[in-house]
Amino acid sequence: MFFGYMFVDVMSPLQSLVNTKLGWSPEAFGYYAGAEYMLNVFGFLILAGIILDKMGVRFTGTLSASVMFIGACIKLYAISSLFAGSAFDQWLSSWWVEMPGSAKLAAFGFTIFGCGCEMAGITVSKAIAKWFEGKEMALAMGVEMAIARLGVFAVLSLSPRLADWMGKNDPSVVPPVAFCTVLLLIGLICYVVFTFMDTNLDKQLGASANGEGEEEFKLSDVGGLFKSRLFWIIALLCVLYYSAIFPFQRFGTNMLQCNLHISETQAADLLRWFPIGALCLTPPLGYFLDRVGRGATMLMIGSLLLICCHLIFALALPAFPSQGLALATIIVLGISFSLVPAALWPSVPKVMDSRYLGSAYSLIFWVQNIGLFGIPIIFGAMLEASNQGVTDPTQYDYTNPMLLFAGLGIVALFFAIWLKVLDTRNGYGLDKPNIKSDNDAVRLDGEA
Ligand SMILES: NCCCC[C@H](N)C(=O)NCC(=O)O
Repeated sequence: MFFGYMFVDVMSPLQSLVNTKLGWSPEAFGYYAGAEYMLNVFGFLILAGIILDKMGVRFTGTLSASVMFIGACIKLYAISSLFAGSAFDQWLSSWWVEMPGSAKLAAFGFTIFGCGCEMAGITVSKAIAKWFEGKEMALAMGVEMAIARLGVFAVLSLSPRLADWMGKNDPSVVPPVAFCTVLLLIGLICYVVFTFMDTNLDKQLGASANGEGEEEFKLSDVGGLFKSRLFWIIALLCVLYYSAIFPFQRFGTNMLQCNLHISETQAADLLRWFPIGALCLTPPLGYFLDRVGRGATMLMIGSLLLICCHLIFALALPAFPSQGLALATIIVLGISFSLVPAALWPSVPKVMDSRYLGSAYSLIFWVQNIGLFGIPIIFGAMLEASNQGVTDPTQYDYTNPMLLFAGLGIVALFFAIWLKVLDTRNGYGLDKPNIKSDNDAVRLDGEA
């Protein structure tokens, strides 16, 4: 996940470079960013969850890491000089001309990568639930997410510098993307090593061949999930919250550059503190959740902080362009980004049965991916509409698109409050500690 998250954001700090070097407009960049989730939205994630529940974590993890690597290679080719000016490039550029050929092919590669990355995300969550059931599961998930955030921090730091590899006068998008593609191959090898460890665990536990529990997964379980109110509240909270987080990560560098009138590298250096806040706090919050609980409360506080931060970016930063204010807001947003993921993902095994946990995660990811796919496109279009006639990509006005993020946070807060009310009323155990809650949490089977 470390290398996967690096690849996801490798182009995020290079928005103005891809604009000048590859000719991608903000709208084209928005389409490219949303492409990561396209096939997932059109059903691949649902299939991925079924594959996971049927085939187990070893097969699905190896498959997903391979798919990520293949997608990365396609994207690397799309932005390389091998592709530029080729007959394929000319043909791809000849239709839907707002989207250059390189952007179309890179978006296609990113779509393939995105299928692998999200499939890997649900596989890792299920693997952690399997390895840490009844133990420090939230801490383990927190550490996994912290490692992923470290990847974002690393790539925001490295990407602009790797782009200057050939000298500051001739920056290029290719070195950072090539570097992260090689890392994905290393990640695939690491997962293959893990499959041997997981086989050993199964031998120790005397579990079935694919490592899942005795109860068989049934396709009807997926239908049951859709009928659950609890599932929908968690999924909608997830999509609204994350739609104001990951797309922000992609556009944040340019937003800071435009508001603070600083270079791309300086802006990326500021933004990288966002995943660092999350990196430092997610594991301790997971530890707290395992022992003390308060998951539902953490979801509410995290959503509230998100709203405050995006309102500051939208309204206060353009009026008071201070790097101190930007940094403080980024750190608070990082705290929010620890509270919600630390509480959200370990809550799922508390309320859903392990035999369809893969499908539960995949359906939540699926709903989330609809937002992650659509919001960057809407955001890019709003940015373009708010900046008619602005040709310099460092002079954009980000007020309206940032208000969109704040609006998403407000609706997310509503769902977090609803979840807290239901938890208090029905005793799902979301506010209870993980380690002790196994016996008294009400699972979805009980609710439906
Ligand atoms: N590709 C980056 C987005 C990952 C989305 C993924 N479905 C997810 O929500 N992961 C959990 C997290 O908090 O990162």
